[in-house]
Amino acid sequence: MFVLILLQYILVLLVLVVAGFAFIYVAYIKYIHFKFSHIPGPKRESFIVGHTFIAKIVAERTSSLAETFLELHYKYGKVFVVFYLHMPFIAVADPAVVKRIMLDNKYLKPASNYQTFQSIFGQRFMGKGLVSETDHERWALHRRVFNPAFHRKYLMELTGTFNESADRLVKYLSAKADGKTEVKVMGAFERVTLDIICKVGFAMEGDMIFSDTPFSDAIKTGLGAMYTASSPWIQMDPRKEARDYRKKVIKAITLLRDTGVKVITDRFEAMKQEKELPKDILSYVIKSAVVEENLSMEEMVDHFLTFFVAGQETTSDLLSFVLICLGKNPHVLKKLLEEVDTVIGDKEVIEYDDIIKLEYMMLVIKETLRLYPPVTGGVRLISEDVDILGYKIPAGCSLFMMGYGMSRMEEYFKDALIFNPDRFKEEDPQRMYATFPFSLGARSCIGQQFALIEARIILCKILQKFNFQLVPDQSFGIFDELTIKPIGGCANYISFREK
Ligand code: HEM
Repeated sequence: MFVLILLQYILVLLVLVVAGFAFIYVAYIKYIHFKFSHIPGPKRESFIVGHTFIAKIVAERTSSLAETFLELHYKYGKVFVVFYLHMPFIAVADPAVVKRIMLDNKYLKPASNYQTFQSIFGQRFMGKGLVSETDHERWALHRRVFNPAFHRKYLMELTGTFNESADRLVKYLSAKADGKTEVKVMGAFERVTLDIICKVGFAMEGDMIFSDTPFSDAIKTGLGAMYTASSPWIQMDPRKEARDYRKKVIKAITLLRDTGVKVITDRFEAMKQEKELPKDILSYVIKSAVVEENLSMEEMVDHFLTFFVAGQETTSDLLSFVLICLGKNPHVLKKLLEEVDTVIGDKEVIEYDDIIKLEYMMLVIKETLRLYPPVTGGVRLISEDVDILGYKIPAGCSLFMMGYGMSRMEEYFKDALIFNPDRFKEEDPQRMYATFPFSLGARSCIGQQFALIEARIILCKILQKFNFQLVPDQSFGIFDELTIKPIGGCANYISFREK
């Protein structure tokens, strides 16, 4: 009898505790909603989930948040708020605000936005690599170590390796160049950009273009999971399918990190034995990173993975969108081909001195990055209450700078939706705060020169050899998977050029 009464008491107590927590949670959400009620924005579809369209876009991958945010801007203005669960995101489309926030180091990257970069399902992924480190001091120390290895001067010496991978891409596409096979070129670009990071970054053996390796499969799984795992539901879903998926991701990340440990340990050994080191980025940094700055193996592996994640799909997305823009604008393609034929001709090894002469190609790349920046904006944590275009933004929330959106606004770019590389002929310092594909300020892309050398060598090689004709009935819309991608995969019919 006594036990029964005790159990009843415990049950009542439990119900009260749960109800108490529920009450506090609901009161907290109400308070958050109230706190941001002065900022315009669409009506929330759900009290708990917030704006459900965000979760839907993440889950379905048939549309893009960047595009949706642009539509919201037209309805709600230059500052608006959306909620993912109880978390508010303030979107801003104003170059002056971008300049003020992105150039000020007191506004850090918000840790909450980089959680799935650091670890996925409890498994360390990119950890505290350059992209995901949110502590400014620690980040600055690591960035100092890597800066010289990504400098143009050093990369210029590695163009031979870029050429070799690009040559194998040409061989890979040649097998499909019958003029009638539909080729999703985005997949081929993903292969070559992975191959290039393997070789230029870490002199890793093995081919990533012709074969799917456990490493390349694991990279794909890891990249996909960074986006998927941001959903709390995917993290907790008890069903077998979800549990199996989590196991698969953890296994893939373990393989990637183990590979990193092996590559770095082998190089360290080679250095100790005073063997000749391969010419790559790892050789350049390993001495200062491990010996002078005392970076641990764990931190080095964080950086190893970071370069794959940050450098692979961004560059393959850029190349896919270049081909799409060229396919849709034959007059631009014609002018670019004339330049490639004149400057490069049949040259087989393309040097840095060659690519800097390709002025029109650089304009084409800049204009593509304006319309299709693979990373669609920058996000910063607001450390104190600030006034943004007349709205008081409370400390502690994330401000999202709409790079994709502003790049497409008539207010900042005349005939904004027209692909016109010539608009970049004239320098305009103000424009850089409305279109900033490599981000801005201290946390801007360390791999910008790497990507631009890589993209130009690949473009030269494929334009020397092939005609590309876009498959007409594919979707040219975009979807998000951390970076934006063409839904149709940049499908082309490829044939050999007759000169
Ligand atoms: C077209 C190609 C590329 C684009 C558009 C691009 C864009 C960006 C952007 C927007 C950021 C800032 C990310 C953030 O705010 O979290 C970034 C950072 C970074 N990118 Fe790139 N990227 C490209 C290629 C590369 C390549 C090829 C590499 C390396 C091989 C690379 C390595 C990095 C790293 C390490 C960071 C973090 C920098 C730091 O905070 O110190 N990126 N990139």
